[in-house]
Amino acid sequence: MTTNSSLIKILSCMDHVEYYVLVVIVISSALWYFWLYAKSKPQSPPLPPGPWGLPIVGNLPFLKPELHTYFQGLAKKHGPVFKLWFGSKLAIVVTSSEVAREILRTNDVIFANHDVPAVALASSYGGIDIPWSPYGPRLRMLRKLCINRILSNARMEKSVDLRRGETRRTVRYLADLARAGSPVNLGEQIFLMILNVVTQMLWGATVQNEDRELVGAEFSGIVQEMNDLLLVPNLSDFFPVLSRFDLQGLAKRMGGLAERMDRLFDRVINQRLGMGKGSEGKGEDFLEVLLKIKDENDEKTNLNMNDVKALLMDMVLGGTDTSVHVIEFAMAGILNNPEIMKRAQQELDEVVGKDKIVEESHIPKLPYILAIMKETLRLHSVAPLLNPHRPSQTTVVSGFTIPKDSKIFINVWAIHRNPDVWENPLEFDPSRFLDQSYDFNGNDFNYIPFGSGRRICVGMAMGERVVLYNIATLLHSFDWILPQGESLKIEEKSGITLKLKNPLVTTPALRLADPNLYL
Ligand code: HEM
Repeated sequence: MTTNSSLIKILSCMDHVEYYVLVVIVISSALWYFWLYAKSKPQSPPLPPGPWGLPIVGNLPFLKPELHTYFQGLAKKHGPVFKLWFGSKLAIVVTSSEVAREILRTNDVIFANHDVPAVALASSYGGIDIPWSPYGPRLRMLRKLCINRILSNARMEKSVDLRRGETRRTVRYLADLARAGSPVNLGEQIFLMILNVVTQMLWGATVQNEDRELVGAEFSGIVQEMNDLLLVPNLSDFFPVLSRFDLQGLAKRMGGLAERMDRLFDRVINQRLGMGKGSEGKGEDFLEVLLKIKDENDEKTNLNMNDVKALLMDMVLGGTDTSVHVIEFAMAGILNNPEIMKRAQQELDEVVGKDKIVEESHIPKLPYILAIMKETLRLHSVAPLLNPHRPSQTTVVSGFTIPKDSKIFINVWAIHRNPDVWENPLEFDPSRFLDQSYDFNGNDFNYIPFGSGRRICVGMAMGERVVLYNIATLLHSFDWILPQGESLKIEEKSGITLKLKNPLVTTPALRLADPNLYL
């Protein structure tokens, strides 16, 4: 007799009551077994807490444009790690230096990818540049190349003349305004100056005179449009399954701009290739260095022409807005505090003198100007949420589960204003950095304006040099005066980087007696 037929026989002998009892026992045993199994399995920690959202769109309808201040408010209610749903995308916001350390140091490799916006792929030759490349050997090679060979201090020394020329051009223009007693929109002048400094370094020894103005104007127009597009909220980012449809046409528009930029790069590169060896003596621009590296055919570096163009794009997008806004915030802070202007000018007069102009070689001897830059980056972190990171695997941080591929915002802006760490955190007081040994290297997580770890800014050395040299020059050559009876209200506005909300209008006055120092 088979087992089946015996079972049927037993069942058929039972009356209905016995049958139901048996069914209940079997189901209860199964449930009991599953409960024991689930209990024996290690429980994964919960997701971080966070505000309630709506079905499908999550917290999107409640977001405010100034994300860093909005997040700071939410952190007061939900703690130093909380979650939000941007459509189907999970965002995790971190507002404490301890948790930032867990992410950027303890779990650095896991969090070393960036969360790539859909339009960024269209503007970066498919994401082959530094900010959007995934972490791995290729990214390490590109970063090493930039830090050691393109943006290193040694390389910076070779392009001092290219930078000085642009800064002096701005000084001449401001001196004319000073003689006429005319106010100036300082932010606009700083933007033009830094854009010219950066493009000079990119291809200043290649593109000359009138062509330089034309290339510069076209270039800055395209960069501006690209930055604007990056700011448009994009359904493709909130619902990645929809990204292939590009419902708002943003990736297509970005693709069009990238093509225009590509043609501009081709034009400049062809000029460089046509110059041959006779071009020596005009300083060494980045383009020249990159083309040399490409032609080395070293299998470790192995760059093609698109890599060269993507790196040029990184320099201008990473290097312009950041430096401009630091200088502008610094000048605004100084204008509001005449004591700070006086102390900085005293340092400059002692180190440089009133009969010479500031040179980059003076920078290491100007600790107070460095303190002004550090304090500006503390109070107005121009990248207030860093570039959002993305974990490559699910990880537990601070007792919470942080799922793979979530979007991680580190609220550096709020960390830099933590009253438990910074005395009078809302006050602009550079002297706090004379007594404390904070640097930009990302080792103290209470102060990380350039980020930390494997994705720390590659342009730190250049940013520091450009910002310090230009603040020093503006303060050494001129006194800065606000219109009679006016004081500045320093408010911030989010964009690709954090910037000053209202134009910084001020009148320069000549400080140096020798007119030759304004040539
Ligand atoms: C004062 C000026 C600057 C500040 C405050 C600044 C700040 C930052 C920050 C916060 C990041 C993101 C770090 C992260 O993702 O965790 C970053 C990344 C980056 N910066 Fe800067 N930066 C400055 C100047 C520059 C300059 C001058 C360049 C180039 C010429 C540059 C190129 C880059 C690049 C390529 C990245 C991407 C690095 C990567 O993803 O691996 N930056 N910067």
